[in-house]
Amino acid sequence: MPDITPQIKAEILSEALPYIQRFLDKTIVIKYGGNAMIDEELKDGFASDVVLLKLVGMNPVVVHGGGPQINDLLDRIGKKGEFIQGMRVTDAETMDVVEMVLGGHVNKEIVSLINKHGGKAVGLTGQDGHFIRARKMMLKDNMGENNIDIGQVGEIQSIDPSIVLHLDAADFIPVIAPIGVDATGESLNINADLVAGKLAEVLKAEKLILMTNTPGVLDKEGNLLTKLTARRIDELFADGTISGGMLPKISSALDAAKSGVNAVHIIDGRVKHALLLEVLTEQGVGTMIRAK
Ligand SMILES: Nc1ncnc2c1ncn2[C@@H]1O[C@H](COP(=O)(O)OP(=O)(O)O)[C@@H](O)[C@H]1O
Ligand SMILES: CC(=O)N[C@@H](CCC(=O)OP(=O)(O)O)C(=O)O
Repeated sequence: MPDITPQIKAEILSEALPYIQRFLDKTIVIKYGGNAMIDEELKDGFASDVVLLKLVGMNPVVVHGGGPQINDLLDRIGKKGEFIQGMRVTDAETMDVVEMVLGGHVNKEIVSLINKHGGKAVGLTGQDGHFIRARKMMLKDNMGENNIDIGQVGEIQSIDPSIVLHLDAADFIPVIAPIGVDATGESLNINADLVAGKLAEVLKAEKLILMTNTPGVLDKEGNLLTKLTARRIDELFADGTISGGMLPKISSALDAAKSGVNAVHIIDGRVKHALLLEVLTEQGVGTMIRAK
């Protein structure tokens, strides 16, 4: 780190004041993608940033992914992860792995890191109080004609915000794994971006921040697109610029923006303290998604 005088340090701290005032008591939904959980230092920095936001009076709500971590465990049991249109094909055995990795390992790791930094994190899946209700998702083939069955994958029907609101009010930090429950009580695997977007909508969040492993949304030449509107997103979908895991991410970001979430950002979670840069400084990092 370059030498910074105490005076400059004090000025940087003082520049955060307007942001702290603007976001006081506001809900910020943060999606922490599995691809941004690269190393211990980054994960630790993420957890300390979340605690800082809570202590200065905001309500951070964490939704995490864990796609690469699920793939690792599938590899170990000799099973290959398969995705169609950004969604994991989830048979019963894969669903067990998803519950172990998302509901167990990844969720508890984030909870314990936040707690280590002095926050009070509580881990949840949509099974808790049945707060994320879902039904089986069916995809359409390229012609839009035939259904593709991708197994135990959920499409969100409703999210009951009350557990999260109670936790926020009592100064806890909710950490949510993207697992939903259907009408029969069975668990369904849901893409974490979709959970984060819908949660931001039902909580009437001020901000939705999707942390991933690219500088933001890139055009075909690899240039960062700093602002995107619905119309431009349609073009990028149509010409194939957006693919894979970016498909559900952008759809969810756009739905959240259309439903009234003020600021929706896709940012590079591999940058140390990306969250603080996004919330507390003028530094615009990544891509901002707007309805118009
Ligand atoms: N136009 C695009 N700009 C940036 N990334 C894109 C684009 N199209 C597809 N992607 C892919 O989307 C990935 C991010 O989604 P995903 O792998 O699901 O990450 P996460 O685990 O953070 O949700 C990027 O690593 C990149 O490979
Ligand atoms: C249905 C579906 O695809 N579910 C995802 C859930 C985890 C996730 O979304 O993780 P990332 O945010 O790290 O990609 C999966 O099984 O990988």
